[in-house]
Amino acid sequence: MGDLDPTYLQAPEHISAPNVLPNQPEEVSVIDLSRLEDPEDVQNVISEIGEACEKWGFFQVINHGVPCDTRERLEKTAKKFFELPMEEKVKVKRDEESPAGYHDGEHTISVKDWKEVFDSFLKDPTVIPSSTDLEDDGLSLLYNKWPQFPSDLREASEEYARHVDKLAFKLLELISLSLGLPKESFHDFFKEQMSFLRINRYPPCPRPDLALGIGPHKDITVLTILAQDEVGGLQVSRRSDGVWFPVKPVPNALVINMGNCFEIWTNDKYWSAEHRVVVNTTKERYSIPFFLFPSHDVEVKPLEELVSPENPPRYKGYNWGKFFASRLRSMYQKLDTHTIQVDDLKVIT
Ligand SMILES: O=C(O)CCC(=O)C(=O)O
Ligand SMILES: [Fe+2]
Repeated sequence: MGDLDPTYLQAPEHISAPNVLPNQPEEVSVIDLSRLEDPEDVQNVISEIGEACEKWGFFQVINHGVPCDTRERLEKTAKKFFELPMEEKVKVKRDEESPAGYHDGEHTISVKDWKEVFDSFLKDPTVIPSSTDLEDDGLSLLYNKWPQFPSDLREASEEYARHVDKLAFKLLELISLSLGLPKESFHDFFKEQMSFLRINRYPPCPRPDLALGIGPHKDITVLTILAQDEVGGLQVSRRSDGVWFPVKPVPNALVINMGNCFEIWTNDKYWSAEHRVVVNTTKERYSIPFFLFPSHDVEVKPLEELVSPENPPRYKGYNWGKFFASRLRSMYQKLDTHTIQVDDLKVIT
């Protein structure tokens, strides 16, 4: 039990245990999507999803259509990659030109996370604004640099991402219906989606009382589709009172986390849950989030259909591409600078 590099030190209130429930509350939904095959059950599924988005900001799905063997193959190839010596892994390190690739330790709100990651964009290339300047409408292309990466990891990532993206669209339709909107209301926001797949590896940590795998945060996404292994460590904060609880690993289930975009589009009807990952001294843990992001030109603001004189817009809109570009930029700045969060951009009017 040595001293921990101070860059990993969390504020004690981000770690302290007394406020954590021992188990996931019973009412948190695990929704079986094969029920959609029964026309009489479809409306129930839609209502359950709507309730989960409102009350918890997350739920789990089973029989979701992402084949188990596709996921297992990705886990296997990812493991093989992370086991490579560091000098091999850093050959595909992400850089300021493209965030795709390997990276050890991200900063969630200025503290270093106890993990290593591998990122790849769904679209290769992905279109992104060239600068953060609102006046500049120039665009750039981000590439996965796949030729430098292990080809088995490429194949497994691409196959898995294709399936998860399909699920994302199905969920968008169900969520849209749960809001009383036409099924395809959100589709136009994703013509040039900037989504990416991340593989997180959390190594055993000598001081889980001081560090976190990921510090408390809300995802900046539309939604996140997360595969987690059986080790556990993900915790979510309850909307009603902020109390933390562990998200139970369910075999072959996917965790669906609502992101900030939905909070804003629905003018706070739907919730984006704050979450974090605790680490342990003995077991490594893997998780694979797919971050669903809109196209660079999308203005994220409360949907007209969901606001009214009684429920005026609580957020000022922002341009998704510019926001993403400034996040990328702040990621490469010094540790003591604040990483830009969506809360910095949302103005309650
Ligand atoms: O590893 C997990 O369970 C959560 C990962 C996460 O929250 C993230 O990458 O944003
Ligand atoms: Fe997250």
